[in-house]
Amino acid sequence: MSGKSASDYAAWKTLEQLYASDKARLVLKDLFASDPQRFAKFSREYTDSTDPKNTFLLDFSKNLIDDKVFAALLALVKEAGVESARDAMFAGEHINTSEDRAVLHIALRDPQHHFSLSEDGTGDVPAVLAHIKDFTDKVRSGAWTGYTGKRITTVVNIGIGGSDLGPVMVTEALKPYSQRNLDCRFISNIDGTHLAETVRDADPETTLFIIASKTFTTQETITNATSARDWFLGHAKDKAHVAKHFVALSTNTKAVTAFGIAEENMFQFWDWVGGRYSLWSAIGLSIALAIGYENFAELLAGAHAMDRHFTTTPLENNLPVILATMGIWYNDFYGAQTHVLLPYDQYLHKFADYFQQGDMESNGKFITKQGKRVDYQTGPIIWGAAGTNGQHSFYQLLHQGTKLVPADFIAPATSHNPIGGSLHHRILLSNYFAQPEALAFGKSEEQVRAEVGANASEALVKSKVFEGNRPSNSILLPKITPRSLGSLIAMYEHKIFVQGVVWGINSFDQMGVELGKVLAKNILAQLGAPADVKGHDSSTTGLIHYYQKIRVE
Ligand SMILES: O=P(O)(O)OC[C@H]1O[C@H](O)[C@H](O)[C@@H](O)[C@@H]1O
Repeated sequence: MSGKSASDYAAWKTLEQLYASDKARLVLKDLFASDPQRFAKFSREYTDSTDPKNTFLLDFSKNLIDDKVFAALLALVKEAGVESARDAMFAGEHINTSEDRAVLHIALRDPQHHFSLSEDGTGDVPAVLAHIKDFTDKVRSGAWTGYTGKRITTVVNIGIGGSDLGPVMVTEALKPYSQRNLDCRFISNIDGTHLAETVRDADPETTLFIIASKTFTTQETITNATSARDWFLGHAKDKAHVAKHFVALSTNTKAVTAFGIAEENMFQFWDWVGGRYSLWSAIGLSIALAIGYENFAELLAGAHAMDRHFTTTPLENNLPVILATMGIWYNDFYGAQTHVLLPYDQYLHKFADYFQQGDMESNGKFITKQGKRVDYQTGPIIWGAAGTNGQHSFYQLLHQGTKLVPADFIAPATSHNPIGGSLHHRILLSNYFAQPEALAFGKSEEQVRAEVGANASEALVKSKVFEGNRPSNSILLPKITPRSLGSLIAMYEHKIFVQGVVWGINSFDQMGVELGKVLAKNILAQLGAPADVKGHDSSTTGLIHYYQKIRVE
């Protein structure tokens, strides 16, 4: 870590100059026309040395770059010390400086268990994995039964943020691998509706609750867990039955046992696992229950293979590094505010939701590790939806809006559901190929005129023009499997890491979520009567008073 700000780097200044001098030249139509080798030059194949089937392609040729820009972006990564920061993370150094913690989610997915920093608990990873396997096998086989001796048919994970989004996204993504007689559900929102609707048709005799909370103090999760226990005891009556229906995933043994969950029904993890990086830990229990331990292990193995790629591949061929640099180019030089994730796979419909937390909670920060306010942009707004749905709603803006929205298109070559002899999938993929092409190359006025004829109004002609030159990455995988998904997620995790290092921020704390929590606690105590509402601005006071007037409880 150099202690410099990103904008102090020589490579940053080079990029500023290149942007100013070459922007007008960086036109995809011309760049492709002048270089028949452009695709070969700006695409990379990822290979997993332990599984040849886990190979996929990143095509970044449809970005507004040339050799000079790409070289300067890689020079920036070098100058920012990304390689030494990466090595520090893998060595277990406390790179989460504000919380004085190591960042070792990578240790959770290393099958050789190279990490044995026993003072941090990394040495205990195999034992927790064995616990997950044992429990998962018992529940899935029916050996673990509820209080009346019936097998478990419904699993309800109660957690929020990192204790929810990863398990939700992965269980959705890997549905083809799930055991169909085990229904996995999720409760996160404090809104009582989420709990009520999730347990409405559940049978307390066959429902298992997983209370997932790193801290075990999160208001939403503890309130939902307590109400779920009340719902359960309303049927089961005897507190002794809780042991068969409630397990916990946490770092906080004291709070878990105080809640009434026995220590043997607690799956441990550690403070060096960040919430938004925790699906690889005990937080992944619902994933293992849904898809089986062997598939969960494959997910971990896929992520580990990407860790190896990240640590051993030269920067110019390193997929997370390449994705990070493309993002920095638009975010910091072109002024793009957002980045859209567009998986052309229905199973990945929660992918963008997951990386909203992964990216925005990691890199949505204006203070550097040295405590200086940045004078450049940090993390982008992440959003997205599964294709082709977005094409019929927000793609209009992507194609003809006034904003630059860099996009990642992600698709599997083979579907798990080859309906109609794969007709659906071929249509889906034709859109996956067509959209980046349309964004990049657009449709010229001449083309429009030729189509609409001489009698068309000028306004109509102009409205049909696509300017093009809108950048995207395309990621093409053979199939969404536990292993390829593990690699894909880890690739994005490391992309976020690289960007955080370049921007000089701490990607592993989340101070920005605290203020709202404190204010809400204070307001909760004032909701009773108008006279209790004190210490707020007139808007907040007025809103609370109006609520007190109209509520019916
Ligand atoms: O797992 P928990 O301790 O319950 O935390 C759940 C979530 O809440 C916090 O407010 C953080 O912003 C998230 O990073 C975290 O994942």
